[in-house]
Amino acid sequence: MALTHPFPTATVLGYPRIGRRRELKRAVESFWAGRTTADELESTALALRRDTARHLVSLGLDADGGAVPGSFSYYDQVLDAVALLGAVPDRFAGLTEAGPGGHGRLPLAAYFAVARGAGDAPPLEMTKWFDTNYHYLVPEIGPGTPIAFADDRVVREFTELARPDDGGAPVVTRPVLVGPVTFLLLSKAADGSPEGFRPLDRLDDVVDAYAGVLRALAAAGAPWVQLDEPALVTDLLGAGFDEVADAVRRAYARLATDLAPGRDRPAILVAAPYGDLRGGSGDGLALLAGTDVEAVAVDLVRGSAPTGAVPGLDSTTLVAGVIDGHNVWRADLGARLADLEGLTAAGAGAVTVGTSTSLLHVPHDVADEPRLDSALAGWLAFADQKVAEVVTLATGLTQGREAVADRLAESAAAVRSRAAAPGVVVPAVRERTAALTPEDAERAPYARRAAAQRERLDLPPLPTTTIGSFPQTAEIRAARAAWARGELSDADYTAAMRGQIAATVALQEELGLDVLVHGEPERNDMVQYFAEQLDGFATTVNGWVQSYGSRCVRPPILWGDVSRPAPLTVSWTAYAASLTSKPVKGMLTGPVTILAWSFVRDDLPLGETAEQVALALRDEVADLEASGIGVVQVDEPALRELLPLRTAAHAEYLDWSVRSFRLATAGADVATQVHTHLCYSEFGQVIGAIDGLDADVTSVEAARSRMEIVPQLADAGFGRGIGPGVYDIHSPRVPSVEEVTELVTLAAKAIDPRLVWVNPDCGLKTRGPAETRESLANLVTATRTVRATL
Ligand code: MET
Ligand SMILES: [Zn+2]
Repeated sequence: MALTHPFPTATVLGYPRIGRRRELKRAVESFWAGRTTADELESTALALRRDTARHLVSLGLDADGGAVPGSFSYYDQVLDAVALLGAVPDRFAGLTEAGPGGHGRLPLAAYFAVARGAGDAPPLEMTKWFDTNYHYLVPEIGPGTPIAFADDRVVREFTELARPDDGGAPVVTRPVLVGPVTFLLLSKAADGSPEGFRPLDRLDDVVDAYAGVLRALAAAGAPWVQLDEPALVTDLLGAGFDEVADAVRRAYARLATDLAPGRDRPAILVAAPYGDLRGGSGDGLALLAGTDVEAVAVDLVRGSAPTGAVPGLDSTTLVAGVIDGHNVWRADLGARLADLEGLTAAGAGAVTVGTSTSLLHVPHDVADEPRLDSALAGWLAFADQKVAEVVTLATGLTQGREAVADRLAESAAAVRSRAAAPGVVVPAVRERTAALTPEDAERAPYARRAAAQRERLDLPPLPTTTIGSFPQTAEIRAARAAWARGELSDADYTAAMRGQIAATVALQEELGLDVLVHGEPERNDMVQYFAEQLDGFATTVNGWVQSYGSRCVRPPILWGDVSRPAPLTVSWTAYAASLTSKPVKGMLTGPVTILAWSFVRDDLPLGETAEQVALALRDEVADLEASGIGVVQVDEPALRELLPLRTAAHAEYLDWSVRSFRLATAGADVATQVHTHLCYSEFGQVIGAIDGLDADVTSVEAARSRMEIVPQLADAGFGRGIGPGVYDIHSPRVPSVEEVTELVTLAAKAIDPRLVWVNPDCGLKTRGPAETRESLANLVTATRTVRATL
């Protein structure tokens, strides 16, 4: 197929859209608060898109030909596809207005209403995007959901940059859309859909609408469009390879074959980020090569490079994702260039350079980190550095190594300096993990532990507790901010936090809870708090990445061997315990969750890093015990999140993740009660692992699914303490006594009531003090009612 526009030699699959100083977050939130109008928000966003596109050109991407991705979103790219298609659930239908062709288009306020809820209409559900900590909104598709080319925002955004009216330089971008197959595989069947209906049944309608979008983009002059199809790299979306392959063939026959490139549509890049296109039960690369799309982007960080000729690839450009879009390390450019050179074996029509994923998952710029250790800074590449790396590799590939010799040398020097730097490999840490034996991960049998704990703790049936955090009030946040600015002394800060702890302990005693907590007032974040105190981690100042909507996080950077220079939590917990005769539960974040919410090192297997973190926590557990604490909770909310996208990799992951939890906790005395807590998910795939953690008590999110997890655990033979959440902490609504009574009764019927604990779904840090008090009071009253019937 003759191409008018060859694919650019260097590109990235997407770029952060929140702005270097979170300008978009601020603009969106001030629109939500009614302080600015939709027009003002639109003009801030336009300015941001222009700055971003021109900035990418200044970093070396071509200004024309579609090298710069058009990957902006006000909230979420999956929601954008919902808006593009007008595929709005009935409960929001009243908010749409007529768009092109008279289809229902969402004005900005309505777009945000779908994301955040409006009045009685709950928002779309939110869930994690592949194996990242980014959350997307789950489309609801039924047989009657409207699907058409309803909103031409993507076309307008292209035109605004290609033909700018601000007198600035034009940039011909490459619009980025979620691909039709992935869109439907990420959707759930709308409520009321007939038995057996699956969103993928609507593929032809979605593809028709996309055909309309592609025509409009071609008419506007877009040389390339990018359709993201990461559904091709996962086994976790409930469709087998053959079904996905069939959908891909149908979709791209219609989009790529039936529409004439250059006339009816732009040239098409299909991107398959986040994993191995060739790691499932079929070869996704051969599948895509067999379609008429002009280019395919593969993730060569997570995925494997083809070792021989791929049929059909000779007429396709292979966009080799050799720069990691999902982590922050500077690449070894010489090695990556060798990888690119090795790709000739695949027999692609052309090979160009890209990132493995969108750069959405990394911060903007290492140069923006004034407080980072300068050696560490030299080993890192955030989004801007990664763009430069891609450009360097493309130059090396097209002009030869000599053309970039100095940059290859610099990169090699950075890699060498990192490997040899103090703290990266700490012999004492390595010796300790090397000496571990299987017994280090084993506790005494549960029956013995349970007896010893019964005697020590003397708890009533259906013991009540909370998950750890109490409301993070404005007062607490203000104290921490003042302390960080140096305006509050260490002593005054400690006194302020102790005051909070005392109030929280008093509240729990007054309410009559059985196992108390200190309330976690001193924690900014359940991972960052630990990362700030452990050796081997660094934290950033401006390293924000989007978590969902306007919510951003600053993941710590785990760069070296991990150890614990001093106790992390003991003084706070011991202080709480000194105020009450009831048991106080110590609170730790587990190794898997600490890794999941940090940037992890790429020079050590994750399982080994997890062991190091686990041993640091094990020492903390010992120190808590030594200070008299008899209950310790190790939270693992991210256990499910790190589950590999390919089922073939599950066993190995579950093995090291479960082992790291056990290493953290197995040093505990038989009479010390070990709790764990999990939330955020369908636990189906990790039920066995939950059992494998061997915790004495496991609390899980369950209120919204009405205790669904309890029979699942019972069926799996789970025989230790279980606290299914009876109160949904994601909403300010106070659960009634009747409601909680019903849920507790349900749990006590599904499983031996002697195993049942009563607790909320998760921590209370985002809740207000008044609703927290009322909800917990109802929880205790309901528990007493059920206890009386036992
Ligand atoms: C996301 S799980 C949170 C657990 C933590 N202990 C808390 O209560 O906040
Ligand atoms: Zn939780």
